[in-house]
Amino acid sequence: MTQTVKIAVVGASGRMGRALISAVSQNPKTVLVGALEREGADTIGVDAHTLIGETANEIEVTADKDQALANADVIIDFTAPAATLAFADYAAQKGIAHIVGTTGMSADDDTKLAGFAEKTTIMKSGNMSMGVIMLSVLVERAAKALAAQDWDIEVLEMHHKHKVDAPSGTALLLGDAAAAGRGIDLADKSVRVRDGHTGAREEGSIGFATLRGGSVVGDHSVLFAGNGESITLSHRAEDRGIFARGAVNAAIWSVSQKPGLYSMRDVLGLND
Ligand SMILES: NC(=O)c1ccc[n+]([C@@H]2O[C@H](COP(=O)([O-])OP(=O)(O)OC[C@H]3O[C@@H](n4cnc5c(N)ncnc54)[C@H](O)[C@@H]3O)[C@@H](O)[C@H]2O)c1
Ligand SMILES: O=C(O)C1=N[C@H](C(=O)O)CCC1
Repeated sequence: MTQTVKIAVVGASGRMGRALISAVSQNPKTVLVGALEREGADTIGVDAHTLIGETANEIEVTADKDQALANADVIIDFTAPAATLAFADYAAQKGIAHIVGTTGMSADDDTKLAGFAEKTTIMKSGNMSMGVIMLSVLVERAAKALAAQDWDIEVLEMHHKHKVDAPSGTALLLGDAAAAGRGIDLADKSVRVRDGHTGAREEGSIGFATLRGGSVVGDHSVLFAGNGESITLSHRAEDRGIFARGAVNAAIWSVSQKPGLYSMRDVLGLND
């Protein structure tokens, strides 16, 4: 019989932290062994399962990193860029796998993360839902198929009013998929803001548009605009459970992987 995977959730009382505690508790292959929050958070000392309306089970939210993480096989981390780099350092030193959902990380942050991945297994994805990863595969194929016909590609996203980074990690993941289909580097071709007299659209660019408001969990569309016709490929997240379940599946997968930096396509076997 395979062993139960011991999981610590960091950012435990955030929107995703609560969804993760719930997903870990619902998965028969995983158990919650730690719940970490930042110093001063008002949930410190609260039982993690009571945060999601379940019966207390003795895992208290703590700001003590060693207490929360020491017994974990895997850390699941949907927090903020600086915190994620600190957790990656800790995970690399202790040989704990690290599942990173945090978005808004810079290119420099990603380079540091790749360095930590030489010592432990890190899986990072701007979106952990099955639907978005499938959408990214379709976007890559469409971008490749339409490249010769010179269709313009635009990525549109909308999220709740509390979101602090833009474009979303998902929009960038979809932009990367489109760029891969085109055989180009997104960093060289992306247009992330338009304002004022911008001039005509640069041929071959990939544009981004960001909307924020209300409680929207996450809407993404990739538009392929041709001459006299257009195609839109879309995904709508209705519940944060889709991201949390994807992260928990990635955590189960991660314990049998060698050190390295992986993506959700690796978890789903789409790179084999
Ligand atoms: N990859 C995905 O599938 C996916 C899905 C949803 C959200 N996200 C990303 O996850 C991140 C969190 O989103 P959210 O909506 O849950 O935000 P949130 O603000 O509700 O939660 C973040 C939590 O992290 C905690 N935190 C910050 N620094 C910490 C530290 N040093 N130690 C411990 N805890 C710390 C905060 O106190 C907060 O409770 C964002 O970057 C978001 O874009 C990714
Ligand atoms: O709520 C958020 O924040 C989300 N972040 C991810 C992103 O940046 O794409 C995934 C969707 C929800």
